[in-house]
Amino acid sequence: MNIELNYTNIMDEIIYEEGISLLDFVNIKEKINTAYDKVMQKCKNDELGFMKIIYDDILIYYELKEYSKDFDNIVVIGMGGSILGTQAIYEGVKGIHYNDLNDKKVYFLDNSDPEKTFEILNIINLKKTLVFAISKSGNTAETLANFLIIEEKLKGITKDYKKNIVVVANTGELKNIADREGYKFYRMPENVGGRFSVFSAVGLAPLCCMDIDIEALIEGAKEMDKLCRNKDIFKNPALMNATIHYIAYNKGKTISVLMPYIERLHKFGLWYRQLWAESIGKNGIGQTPVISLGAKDQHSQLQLYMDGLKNIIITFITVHKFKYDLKIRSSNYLNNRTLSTLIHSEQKGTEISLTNNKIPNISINIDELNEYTIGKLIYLYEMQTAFMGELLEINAFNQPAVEGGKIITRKLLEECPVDEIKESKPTKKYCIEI
Ligand SMILES: O=P(O)(O)OC[C@H]1O[C@H](O)[C@H](O)[C@@H](O)[C@@H]1O
Repeated sequence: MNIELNYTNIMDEIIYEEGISLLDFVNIKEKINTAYDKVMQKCKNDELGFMKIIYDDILIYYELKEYSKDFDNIVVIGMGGSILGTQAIYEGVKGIHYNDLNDKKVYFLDNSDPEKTFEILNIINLKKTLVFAISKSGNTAETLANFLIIEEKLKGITKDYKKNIVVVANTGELKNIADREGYKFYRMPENVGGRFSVFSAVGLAPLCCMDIDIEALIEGAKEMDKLCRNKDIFKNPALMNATIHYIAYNKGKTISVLMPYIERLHKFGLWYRQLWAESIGKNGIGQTPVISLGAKDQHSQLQLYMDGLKNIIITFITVHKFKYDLKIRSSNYLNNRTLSTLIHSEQKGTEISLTNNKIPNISINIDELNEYTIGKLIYLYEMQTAFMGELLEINAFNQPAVEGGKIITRKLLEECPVDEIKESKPTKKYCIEI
């Protein structure tokens, strides 16, 4: 059960106009060492809480796990870093059809789409549902909106509604509501950024109620932490992968494609997308994360990756052992092959053709996808992001640019009469009405 990083087309001795070679590393040796030292110094200064929380006591969640056994459903309400990590781990371990295969149903309310909220509330018996409302700021509109709708419904169907609600918030309106109503609640350390918070109560509180082995999850993160505290780049996968992406970025690779060849890692891709975009998209700098799923997106995006702008670097994630497999009977080359052999061959074929086409690509190979290895994978990317921020000399831990849209939204909601917002069109902009 291990993660290894193979650098296809990266560590070759070839130096060519698109490639990356050892010489590129030698040229920035001091910069790499400085980036490593700065991350470790920030950790010592207690600025990087995500590197500390994996050593916190997790026994506090075992009472919640027992408590959750009385419920048939779990609903998690949150946005961004308050829900994407939990979804990535839940789906990464349990798969995408868990609800169809098990009595306990798990739903994620991660948007302000009225149809999604309505349909989930229509499926579940709210009285038998444990609801997690998660928001570090406690003021995220979508989270508050969904929570207030569910809270009102619960108040209408049971006087014991307080038993159905767990809040994870440090401050803001959600924390005030939890204090006023006396809801069960958990905090997260202030020095842990939202998109780095899945190993805090943000993820561990709901996950321990979803039959996820949070002990194995944290063990995986700790194992990866040992590797990432090694100054030798050739023994530190996060520092190495950050450096590869940094060198690639400086060679014009402004798009980072993550391409797992297993459906269970699609939500992990969405978590990575926020982590990478929001952490390094600063001051006119940024490497756009794109999520592709193998093998199916070979049929939708590979033409662009192979023959379009040479502005991408691709990371394949391959899982060697699937939970199940199926044999193919056929008169052609597929005969007596299994689906796992097919998808592994497709990944290898894509990797080799991209390499032949001088598209830099990296492989992360996971023996078996479970709590331990997804814990390693998530922590790997958290550390890679921290190192990348230092290499790019930007602050990887804030997101100042997202506030503008929220202020305008709030103004609209406060000032515009209800029915006008739907009609209001942004001026000076081409609109297509369908
Ligand atoms: O956890 P919350 O305070 O609700 O924030 C949820 C998300 O929304 C914010 O706008 C930020 O873009 C994200 O970094 C954050 O994870």
